[in-house]
Amino acid sequence: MERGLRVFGDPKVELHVHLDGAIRPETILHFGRKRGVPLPGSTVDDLLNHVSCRIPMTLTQFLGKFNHYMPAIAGDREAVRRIAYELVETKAKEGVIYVEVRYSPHLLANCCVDPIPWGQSEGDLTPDEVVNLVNQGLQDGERDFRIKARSILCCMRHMPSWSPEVVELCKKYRNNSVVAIDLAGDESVKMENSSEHRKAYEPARRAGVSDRSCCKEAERCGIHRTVHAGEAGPPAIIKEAVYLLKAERIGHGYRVLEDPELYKELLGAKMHFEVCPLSSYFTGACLPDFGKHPVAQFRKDRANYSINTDDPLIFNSNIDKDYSIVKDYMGFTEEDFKRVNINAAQSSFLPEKEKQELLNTLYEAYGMVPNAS
Ligand SMILES: O=c1[nH]cnc2c1ncn2[C@@H]1O[C@H](CO)[C@@H](O)[C@H]1O
Repeated sequence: MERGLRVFGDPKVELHVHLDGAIRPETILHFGRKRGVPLPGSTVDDLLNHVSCRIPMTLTQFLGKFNHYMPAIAGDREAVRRIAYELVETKAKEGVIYVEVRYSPHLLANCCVDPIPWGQSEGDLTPDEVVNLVNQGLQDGERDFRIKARSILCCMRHMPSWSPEVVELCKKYRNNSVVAIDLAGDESVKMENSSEHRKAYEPARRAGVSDRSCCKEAERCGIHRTVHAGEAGPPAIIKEAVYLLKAERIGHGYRVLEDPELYKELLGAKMHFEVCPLSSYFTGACLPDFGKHPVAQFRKDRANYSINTDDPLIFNSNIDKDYSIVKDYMGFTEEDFKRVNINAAQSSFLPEKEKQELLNTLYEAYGMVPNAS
């Protein structure tokens, strides 16, 4: 069967990919033209020159890349639905059979969101409808490309006032594609000290909610939780994610190695780390020498982790690039990839029965159970 880009490690499970960091450049150009939204380039190469990373930068600089193209997509119903659909197609071609795709509904809306993102003028696409459209795109993709896709809704570190609605949307759509909540954004910026953060926090505080109570509410309602932590931020942010925000998985988490005691605890607890090798190079989260990448240590210690793309548009990448990095620089074998994907399936946010089905599919494909026939 023709599977496009597939090289090795199939079938795969991917747990950490941002919908808005995985848009096809052609799709951005299409909607930019259609909507008359200016873009920094008019061809794929041109656009990628501005949008994709060429050399390592900081997390803050990397996050600035979204400004170049999000105005062409946000606020447009057809665009939102299409990027979700196309992501499922891409993942199917990459040999991924289960993907959890994450995004901030607020960053794709242009109505009932304060402030309206990306300098858009007010329209009528609400965060709630964004979730609906993404769900439709994912479900159409599941049907057409025969893989499973679920979503994770992101709270943003710089916009705590959006978080209560993110929790509500997770509850509302829990039986409809949405499986978890995330906290994304820039953990390297000290939010407490910024007046913008305090201002953003005000409505939530007035309503008696905080990030902490949102996480508690998520936990109380049985909403699964993952948190970006220890990518650019210190181990203390990982501690906070695990003990305060009750994260069940950690996005990135590389800097856990700076706190051996915490690392030991999390190894013991089988905490899942969503590792994104190429991303960590470009965001400056890890040293440019892949031989010294934290995932080499995770592998040695048989930690629980997965290999993911994060933002393949911005890294001009696909999942095979990430698999190649750990294979070529760290000597990952086919056996390692099997373990990585089984760990990913076990730490997925699927309901138990579906998780077991996913695991059985992997065991069978990897020749780990006797063939029934
Ligand atoms: O590697 C990352 N670390 C932290 N935040 C990120 C990363 N990649 C993307 N986003 C942020 O998550 C939002 C929702 O998808 C994106 O808009 C971006 O701001």
